Amino acid sequence: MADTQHNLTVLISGNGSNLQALIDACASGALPNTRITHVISNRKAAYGLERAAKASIPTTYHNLVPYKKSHPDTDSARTAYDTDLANIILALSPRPNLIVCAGWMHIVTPSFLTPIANAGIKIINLHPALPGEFAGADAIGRAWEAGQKEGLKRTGAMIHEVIAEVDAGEAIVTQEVEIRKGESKDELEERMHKVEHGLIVEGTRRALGGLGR
Ligand SMILES: Nc1nc2c(c(=O)[nH]1)N[C@@H](CNc1ccc(C(=O)N[C@@H](CCC(=O)O)C(=O)O)cc1)CN2
Ligand SMILES: O=CNCC(=O)N[C@@H]1O[C@H](COP(=O)(O)O)[C@@H](O)[C@H]1O
Repeated sequence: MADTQHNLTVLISGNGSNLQALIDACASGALPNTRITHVISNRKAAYGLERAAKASIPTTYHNLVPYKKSHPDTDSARTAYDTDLANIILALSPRPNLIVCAGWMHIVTPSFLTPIANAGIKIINLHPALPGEFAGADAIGRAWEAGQKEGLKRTGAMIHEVIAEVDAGEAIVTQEVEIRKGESKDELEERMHKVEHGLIVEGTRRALGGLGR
């Protein structure tokens, strides 16, 4: 059977080390028949935009500020922003089979989720905590705190489906990460990132539903 080509759109907000892991996995064949066809950032200064450019991947900068300026309230600004984000992705040719949130620090609403779901495109997210734990921003920092103050022994990371409720979608793959007594937050963060870089490739592989043979 002819191998089907998998097209990814990756959403980022920052450094893009997880984007880089995906770029490298596509290049090395770890993700066969898979390419990142577009990268979208909501932060202009995101280094991940440079990583994409270096890999000749088209990028789009899509920021919420102009919407806040041209709308009477935050809700209508976010609705318009999310609607346009969906339209940007749906206008891509080829369209993605999968959208990967890799450090995408914007909570998407049904204005984005519904048109994307209707187009049959799945969305996954990398969350640096285990299912049901530390949902939201700064999960690593909160886990480190719990390790130092409450003796939490482990945290972890997961790739999960993106639904309206934040970081509550079904887990696709998880990996535990031990918390070492007395370690600095940076040390935990470093170990977490290494786990993430493997998990984001494995989670993408599984979300693509077993790659073209
Ligand atoms: N629907 C929905 N949207 C999502 C996720 C989800 O599973 N569901 N997973 C996301 C990653 N997780 C988060 C969780 C919380 C925040 C967060 O708290 N953001 C603040 C602002 C943060 C910032 O702008 O720096 C906000 O109000 O948007 C951002 C990403 C991406 N967006
Ligand atoms: O899901 C919850 N919030 C999202 C979140 O906190 N994502 C985290 O942002 C980092 C991105 O790193 P980069 O890939 O830019 O180097 C990475 O640690 C992700 O786990």
